[in-house]
Amino acid sequence: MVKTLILVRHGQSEWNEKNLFTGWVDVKLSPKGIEEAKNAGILLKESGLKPDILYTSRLSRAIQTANIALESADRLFLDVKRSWRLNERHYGDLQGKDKSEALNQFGPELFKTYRRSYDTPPPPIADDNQFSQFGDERYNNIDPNVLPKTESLKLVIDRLLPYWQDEISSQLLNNKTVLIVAHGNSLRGLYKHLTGVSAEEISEINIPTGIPLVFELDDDLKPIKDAYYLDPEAAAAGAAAVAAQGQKK
Ligand SMILES: O=C(O)[C@@H](CO)OP(=O)(O)O
Repeated sequence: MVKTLILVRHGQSEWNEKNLFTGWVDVKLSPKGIEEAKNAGILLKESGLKPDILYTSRLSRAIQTANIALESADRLFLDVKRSWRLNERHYGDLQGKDKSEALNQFGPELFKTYRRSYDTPPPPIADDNQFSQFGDERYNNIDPNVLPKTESLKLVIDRLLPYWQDEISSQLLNNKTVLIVAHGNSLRGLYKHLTGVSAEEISEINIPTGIPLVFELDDDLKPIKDAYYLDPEAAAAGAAAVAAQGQKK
């Protein structure tokens, strides 16, 4: 039996709108992001896909998106599980920095390396940086030694996979339709794991906000065909806009 996995990147956040590196900083959705989240739910409903269980990160923008989308899809009753392992990539010392200023400061090559290389993390964030998550109560029950202070995409995949394997996979193997509402880079990490694309290929893949991406998986949780967006045209435009971030102004 085909297993269905639906990935949704949260709607536009206040910091996406301001063109700031966000990572683990807990910003809210912008008004446009709220509309995108509603639209994600409408797309889901129109597609006839019926998620049985919801997973989100611990960050408000993903939780808000999931709540709004499930309301417009008329599926607020779902069971929900949340994990820091689905959080956005920790952006280290770049958190809170303007992407255009960073592009000017680092130059295009290092800027892209920090944003999209597979295994080069930005410099770590200091505990006393105003955008550090040091002491954030939402991570109180997690061993401080495993909480990141910066991450590459590879490190994101390393912390995401235990949750995928121990928790999410078993729902899919029980033929539950799974909805994950998370972040651009945590979803890129999962995409790389599921599709097996190379480190080079994943650096060119950007996930747009608020458009459901559907995987159909076999019994080994391998895709039986290419994943597809429920609104492909909007997804292509959204992905191009993400790729171009930093170049604006
Ligand atoms: O700032 C961030 O946390 C991410 C996602 O918004 O940005 P980028 O697309 O540059 O990895």
